[in-house]
Amino acid sequence: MEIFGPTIQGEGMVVGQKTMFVRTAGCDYSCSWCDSSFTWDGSGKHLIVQMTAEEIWSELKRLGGSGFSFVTISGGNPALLRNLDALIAILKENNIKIGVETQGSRWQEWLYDIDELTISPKPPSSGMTTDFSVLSDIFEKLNNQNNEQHTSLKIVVFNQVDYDYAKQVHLRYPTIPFYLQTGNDDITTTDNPQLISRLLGKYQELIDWVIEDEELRDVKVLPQLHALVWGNKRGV
Ligand SMILES: C[S@@+](CC[C@H](N)C(=O)[O-])C[C@H]1O[C@@H](n2cnc3c(N)ncnc32)[C@H](O)[C@@H]1O
Ligand SMILES: Nc1nc2[nH]cc(C(=O)O)c2c(=O)[nH]1
Ligand code: SF4
Ligand SMILES: [Mg+2]
Repeated sequence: MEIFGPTIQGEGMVVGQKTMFVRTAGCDYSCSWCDSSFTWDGSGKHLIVQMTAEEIWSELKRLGGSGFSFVTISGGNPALLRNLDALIAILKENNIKIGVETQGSRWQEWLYDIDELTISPKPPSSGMTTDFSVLSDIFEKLNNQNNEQHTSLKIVVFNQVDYDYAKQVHLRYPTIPFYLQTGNDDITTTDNPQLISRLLGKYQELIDWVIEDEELRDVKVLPQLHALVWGNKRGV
């Protein structure tokens, strides 16, 4: 649905990493606050292009030249697409490191081949319900693989109920590197100074909760860095 970059990864375990993005269409969720809802709510239908893996690779090179070594695949939910294996094979052949963003609701065999895999289960404010049997199954598969791959959990927090949910997830999977991310509750504004100051306030609030919480120790707290730099701009 979108191919863009080079930019920086604004979220999670490899925040700051120079990367290209490939964004797939379609999601099995419909989060109330989704900042990429055009991938699944019909509003971005005209942007959907069926592409072969070779065509995606050509477009990445057209945009990024030889100036990138990392590609992040997001969506929508990229884990809906079994055939992404062909793209992943091409990226590997070309020594490109691969990141994936998914919510942990679906398994694909190619998840074994992702260098930096972010699993982002959704808290109550999203309106979605986590199927913990699917999530546990994903972690079990990845754990048995035991290779060079890195997996992390990243949970977006909008309120205290979300925070409690995030803690429960962390306690369930204590060995998975755990990230909390500030929720953006104004995903349409173009008033960047106002949005940025609001998001920084929310980030500060989330940090304060963690500082005061003796039960939550091994955690990293991050904002969406791209939102602080570019606001709600798409394709960055
Ligand atoms: C758009 S999603 C696409 C990948 C996948 N469907 C998922 O949710 O993980 C990419 C990341 O953006 C996060 N996200 C979406 N809307 C957000 C918002 N309003 N504020 C903060 N993070 C948001 C998601 O939680 C997810 O971690
Ligand atoms: N710069 C930048 N970083 C991101 N990290 C996750 C993103 C996403 O939408 O999945 C994203 C995005 O859209 N842009
Ligand atoms: S799972 Fe991801 S892409 Fe799907 S609706 Fe939620 S935030 Fe948006
Ligand atoms: Mg995004």
